[in-house]
Amino acid sequence: MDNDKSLIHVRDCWKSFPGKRAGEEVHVLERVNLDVKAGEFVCVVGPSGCGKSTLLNIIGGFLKESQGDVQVAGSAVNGPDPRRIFVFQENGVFPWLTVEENIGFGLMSRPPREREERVTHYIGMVGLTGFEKSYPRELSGGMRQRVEIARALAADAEVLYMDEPFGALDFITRLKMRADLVRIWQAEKKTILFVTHDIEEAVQLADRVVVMSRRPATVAEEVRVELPRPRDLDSPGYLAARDRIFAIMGMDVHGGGSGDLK
Ligand SMILES: Nc1ncnc2c1ncn2[C@@H]1O[C@H](COP(=O)(O)OP(=O)(O)OP(=O)(O)O)[C@@H](O)[C@H]1O
Repeated sequence: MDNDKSLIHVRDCWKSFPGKRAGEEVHVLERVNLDVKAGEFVCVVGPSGCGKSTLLNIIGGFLKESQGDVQVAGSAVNGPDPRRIFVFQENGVFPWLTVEENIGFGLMSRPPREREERVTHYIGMVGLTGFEKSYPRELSGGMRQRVEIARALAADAEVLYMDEPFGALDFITRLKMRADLVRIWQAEKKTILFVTHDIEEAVQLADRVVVMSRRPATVAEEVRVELPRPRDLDSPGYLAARDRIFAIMGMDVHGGGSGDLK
């Protein structure tokens, strides 16, 4: 994929952190290359601690690369940008605001009528109609994640950076959230860069799965998942993609792997 067509463009990205001892460095990323096209859904998987979040934070502008070229929409990343929103595992919603106030938070500069319409639209899209006046503490974990997703969508973010957004949810809620996210992504055509340690989640969601190596991490391989959505988790194509990623990670799924790399 060439730079002209990619919204996110990472070339030869290196990242080190200072180690515990003076002069020591912890090498986390080594020559990482990644391109994501507008509208693509890309998942990044890799062993625990390999540097997935570090890479996402560099692309999102929260960390600076040690070396390399990191661009989004044709410009070097120099800090966080309100057009590109993070959705984390932990609740990022404001506990003192209601659902509708949380979702409308980034829309204060818009005329009240438009703000109201957008909030109502996205509350409906994430299935929270009837909970407009509820506070986060009155909602389940899955519902709070829906509020966060709706907030990002209402603010018209062009890119969603998602770091294990469903990691804290129970299994059934996670499955439901994945299905909902795919439906929302198909309706909204946003670009999504999604970090997970769960290979099955990645294959269920992504157009392309970027598999990272152990630390210092680089991109070991990319696996394109060309399967119709919603995906049939028993289909030969799904199982083949999943097993391919396990093999790249040096794991044998038939020898008892769980799909979870932690
Ligand atoms: N600010 C920092 N200072 C020093 N080391 C750091 C810092 N941030 C991350 N690291 C180290 O960088 C490595 C990669 O961390 P990162 O959180 O990016 O990995 P990850 O692949 O997202 O992990 P996980 O799958 O467990 O969430 C880890 O060894 C971590 O300890």
